[in-house]
Amino acid sequence: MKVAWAGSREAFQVSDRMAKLVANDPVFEKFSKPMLGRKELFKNTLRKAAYAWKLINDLRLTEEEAKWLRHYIDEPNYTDLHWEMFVPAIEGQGTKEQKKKWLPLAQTMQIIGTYAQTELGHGSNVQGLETTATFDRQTDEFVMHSPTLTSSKWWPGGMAKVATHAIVYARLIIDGLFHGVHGFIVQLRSLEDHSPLPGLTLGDIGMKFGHGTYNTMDNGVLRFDHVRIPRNQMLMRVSQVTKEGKYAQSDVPRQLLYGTMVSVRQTIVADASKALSRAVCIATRYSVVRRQFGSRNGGPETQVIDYKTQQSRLFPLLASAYAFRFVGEWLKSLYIDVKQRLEANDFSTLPETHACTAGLKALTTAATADGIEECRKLCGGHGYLISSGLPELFAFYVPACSYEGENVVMMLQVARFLVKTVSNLGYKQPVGTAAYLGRVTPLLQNNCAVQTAEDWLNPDAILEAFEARAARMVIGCGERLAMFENPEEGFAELSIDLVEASLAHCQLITVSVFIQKLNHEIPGNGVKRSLEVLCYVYALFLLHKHQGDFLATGYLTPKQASLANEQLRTLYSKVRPNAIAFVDSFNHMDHYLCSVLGRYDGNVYPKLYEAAWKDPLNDSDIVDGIQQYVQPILKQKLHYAKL
Ligand SMILES: CCCCCCCCCCCCCCC/C=C/C(=O)SCCNC(=O)CCNC(=O)[C@H](O)C(C)(C)COP(=O)(O)OP(=O)(O)OC[C@H]1O[C@@H](n2cnc3c(N)ncnc32)[C@H](O)[C@@H]1OP(=O)(O)O
Ligand SMILES: Cc1cc2nc3c(=O)[nH]c(=O)nc-3n(C[C@H](O)[C@H](O)[C@H](O)COP(=O)(O)OP(=O)(O)OC[C@H]3O[C@@H](n4cnc5c(N)ncnc54)[C@H](O)[C@@H]3O)c2cc1C
Repeated sequence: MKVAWAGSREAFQVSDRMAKLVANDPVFEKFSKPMLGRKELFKNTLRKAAYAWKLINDLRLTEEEAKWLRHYIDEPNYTDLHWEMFVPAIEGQGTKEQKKKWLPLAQTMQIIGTYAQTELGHGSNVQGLETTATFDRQTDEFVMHSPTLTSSKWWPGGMAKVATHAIVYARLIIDGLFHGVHGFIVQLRSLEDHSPLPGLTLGDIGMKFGHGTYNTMDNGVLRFDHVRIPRNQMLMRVSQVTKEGKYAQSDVPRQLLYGTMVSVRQTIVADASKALSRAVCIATRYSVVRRQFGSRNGGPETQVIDYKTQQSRLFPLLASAYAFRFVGEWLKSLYIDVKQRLEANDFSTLPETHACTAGLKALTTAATADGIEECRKLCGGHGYLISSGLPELFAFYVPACSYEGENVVMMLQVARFLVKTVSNLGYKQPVGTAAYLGRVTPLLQNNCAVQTAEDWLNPDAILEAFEARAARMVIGCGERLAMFENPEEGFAELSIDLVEASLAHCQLITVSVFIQKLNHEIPGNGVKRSLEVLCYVYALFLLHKHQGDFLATGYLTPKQASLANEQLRTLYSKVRPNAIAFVDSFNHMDHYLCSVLGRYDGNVYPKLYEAAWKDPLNDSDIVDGIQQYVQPILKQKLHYAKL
């Protein structure tokens, strides 16, 4: 199962080796993080990032190993932006010459970069950005400027204190004409003494949600006061500006300017299963240790995992972790394929890839953030302790619903893709993840054939139900949209239904990828049978949760929906015997989990007790403030004694 989770034996070995490397090195200790103030926290992160870079070089780690190393260090920092956004932006949007100049510097970290797109006034609406890059023909330069307060760059990670360079997105202006938003490589700091370059105002935007998690990152604010950069620092793969000031667009579609976001959204989907599996591992192990009620004849009480209600909240999350792991793996292969095509100037699969990355990013991050919080509740009161590992994990994870494309905004992008696909149905056969929309007639006409609860243990029945629900919702939106004279007005008016249809489409992708995975790639029959159970749990849980959609579209009868639910409950008892094995297969080490409740050895209570005594408040019996503020109250003569 560990191999199935990791994707291959080699992938397992690489991640396992890196997990152990981090766990066994005292530099990467992280239990004390919540006690540190902001400055100490930040410095501590800088120290770890520097040490990690040394390890990467000394041990000659591969790119894959370096990624896992950074992952297990488990602290957001400037290197995330450098490797996940700055480097890919140059790779995807730079010309050959630009790549030749900038990539070696970035890949050896002689420069450190960030991705400065979002502004105080605009994040989602990229075309609404206000920073300007005005071409000056006399000097062959662009003048970068922040004309308003709302044009201040706001949020870029690593920018406040570390990054020496940034890809800055700004409106290109030539001779007073606006040519849309483009990316520019801008140096922010001196490579000698690290001070901000003249004309730049740089700072940190302030503390964020949670304590020891995202506050390790220096998210920054940046303002330009007529800062000049050479013309060749505009990323020019998509469009070019000549030294005469001529603006030209190559054959490459403009959307490639958004390519870095496609790349990171793919990574975010791949990472959702890491965060969710981490929470599920903690909650499952603790649910086996924790006992409440049900003692008979003085025997032990019931393990809380044996309560049906606990199972109905926990096991769908366990199944979702596996579903997200497999859909992340699948999306990665789709992305690798599109990347190769883009390099060869084949842009045909970009719209579908954009829709998949945007939609799956929204689906997986929302479910993961909610899932982590549910796991916290599944651990009862102890889940609220920082030492459970869950509050900090939630605080760290939840911004994924907003960054890299706010989730609703992303679902609306999926909706645009689906509406376009449907309106082209007469003359263009949909392919890939939208292929089912090419079979609308049977999907709209045929109804579900299930007659017993066992009938739901059939991948074809499940797949058809999800296809029919998505097709009916998408086609329904398409028909209603056609009634509007102005399509944009119609889109805005129907946006709630469109987001729901997009979710149905994305859930269909996750379910069908899970089924596909079972059909082709599972080593060993025992593993396959166990994963089949999780696959059914995932699909039938979604069916139960969204049964309103399935019923309203008329594909299912209420009886068939309740048979699905009956089957789901039966499946929980099949998950129970393997629950611990399922979470052990994630191969999460205690260091990574950073949770007293999720310890591998189950030794929860002594360790909880021990952890409590490490709190600084327990350094002494009488702490600072008691004599000054509490004793006087205790010793005062009460005026209101009679009351
Ligand atoms: C325990 C472990 C857990 C680990 C979790 C962490 C993971 C670690 C990952 C790496 C670390 C990274 C840290 C995160 C740091 C965060 C960084 C950021 O947030 S950077 C900023 C991100 N900003 C956004 O995402 C902005 C969102 N907005 C947009 O993308 C666009 O403005 C828009 C798509 C919403 C609208 O675009 P616009 O041009 O205004 O309008 P249209 O809708 O008309 O689009 C035109 C046309 O283009 C197509 N399109 C849009 N986007 C893309 C794209 N990316 N690729 C391809 N095509 C695209 C769109 O569909 C339209 O097509 P058309 O055919 O014309 O209909
Ligand atoms: C931790 C973190 C790290 C970040 N790192 C970076 C970084 O490194 N670089 C960078 O450039 N940016 C970064 N960002 C910024 C991030 O990309 C934006 O916050 C994100 O894109 C969302 O945009 P917004 O803040 O403008 O949200 P808004 O768009 O203002 O969203 C507010 C609300 O409006 C709704 N809404 C917006 N538009 C529509 C619409 N068309 N239809 C319906 N509803 C709509 C949204 O659904 C949401 O509910 C980071 C953000 C965070 C939280």
